Amino acid sequence: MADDAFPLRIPYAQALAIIERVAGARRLPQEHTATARAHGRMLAREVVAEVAMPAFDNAAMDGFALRHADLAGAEGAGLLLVGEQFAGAATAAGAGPGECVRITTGAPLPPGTDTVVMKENTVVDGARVRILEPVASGRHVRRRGEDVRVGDLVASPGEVLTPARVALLSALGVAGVDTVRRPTVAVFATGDELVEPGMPLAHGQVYNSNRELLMGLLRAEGLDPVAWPTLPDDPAAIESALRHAGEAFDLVLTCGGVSAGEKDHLPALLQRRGHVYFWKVLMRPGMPALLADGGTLGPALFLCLPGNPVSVLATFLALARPLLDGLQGRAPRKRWRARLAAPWDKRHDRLEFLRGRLASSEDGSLLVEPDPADGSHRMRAAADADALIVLDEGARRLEAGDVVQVLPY
Ligand SMILES: Nc1nc2c(c(=O)[nH]1)N[C@H]1C(S)=C(S)[C@@H](COP(=O)(O)OP(=O)(O)OC[C@H]3O[C@@H](n4cnc5c(N)ncnc54)[C@H](O)[C@@H]3O)O[C@H]1N2
Ligand code: MOO
Repeated sequence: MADDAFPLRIPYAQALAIIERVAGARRLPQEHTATARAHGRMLAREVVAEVAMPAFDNAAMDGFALRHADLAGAEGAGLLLVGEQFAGAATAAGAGPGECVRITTGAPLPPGTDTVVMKENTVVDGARVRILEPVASGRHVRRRGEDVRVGDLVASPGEVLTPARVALLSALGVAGVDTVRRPTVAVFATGDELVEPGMPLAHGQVYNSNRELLMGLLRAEGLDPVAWPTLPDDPAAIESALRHAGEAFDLVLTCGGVSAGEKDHLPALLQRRGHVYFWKVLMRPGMPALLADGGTLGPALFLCLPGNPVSVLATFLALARPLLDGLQGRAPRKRWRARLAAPWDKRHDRLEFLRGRLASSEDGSLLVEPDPADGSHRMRAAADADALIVLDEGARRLEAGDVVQVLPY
């Protein structure tokens, strides 16, 4: 094997292993981020609760705080109202035997009380409160630490900071977290045939759709990608633009010009100036994908996706997303499975990423309906679908009801 030889036409699992290794070696640095600005980011360091939640026993309802033991026999005369306790106020005096305190939701439970009765189930008669319905001891009281105890692990490295996680951290008073720096990504579309929407279309030209596809997919990952003007099929122009982006970004994502045609300049350029990790993955669609180190084009990683629009979607989800996850040290994603809603005949031995529509069956299981429009130019089928159906290399005839892996998008 020559020194410049690289894996060519490799199984998808091998491509994924290379992606994990390359991304792992380029793990992005940590940075301290205000919790309020950490939405969607990857956590770099665990967060341990320094306070309990709730921080104090408090009322879950508006009503009266009382001692449950007093209720037996208090039906007639009721309890003596001795004070009030509102949320946000310091704890008022407590209640002694036969006494109760007016309370609002979230207010600290007054000393001596152990139960809250809803306002609707009481009658106030002067200074006395009668309880209309029996109530269990401890009812409508939210206990200190019942949700989070001091020292609990409340967020782990590799976890995405979802709105609910950010809210939990905020509830615990965590004002800043260590996150992984977000990868910067430059997006390129290449091809002499490409025209921007809003411009007239001559015969032989096509509107550029891949750029918006990639920009949208990247934004859905919480990233802030930069799109370059469309590149012509001109080796010098491509080299110059990629050299520029190769210095300035963590990842350069290109689409088109990576296959075997006379105008497909990317493979030769990256072999000459960079270091190719692999070219061509035994998947369908998306086979011509190429991953390379920028070399003299700059320190960026280069992931070159094929031009066919559905191939861009499939290779983004199957290759680019694992690469971005690896760069950020993201914990493994959930794997989703569904039952095929219709049979499918697979006629090749590449791994297939077929388009399908998810639905829920009567019995609550997930179904996926494969779309027969499986050409890699059939963007309408991809837009009408909402998941890629992953069909193993060895699969051939699949029956309705067979369980398959799906990648929702
Ligand atoms: N002899 C061979 N021909 C092809 C092979 C092969 O291995 N040997 N692979 C096929 C496969 S599979 C794919 S996928 C395509 C990928 O080719 P490229 O990556 O070089 O992509 P292009 O040729 O530049 O474009 C393919 C197709 O997609 C359209 N396109 C490109 N960019 C955009 C864009 N930004 N927006 C919308 N549409 C775009 C382009 O017009 C072409 O129709 O190659 C096969 N051929
Ligand atoms: O591998 Mo290509 O993406 O099928 O058209």
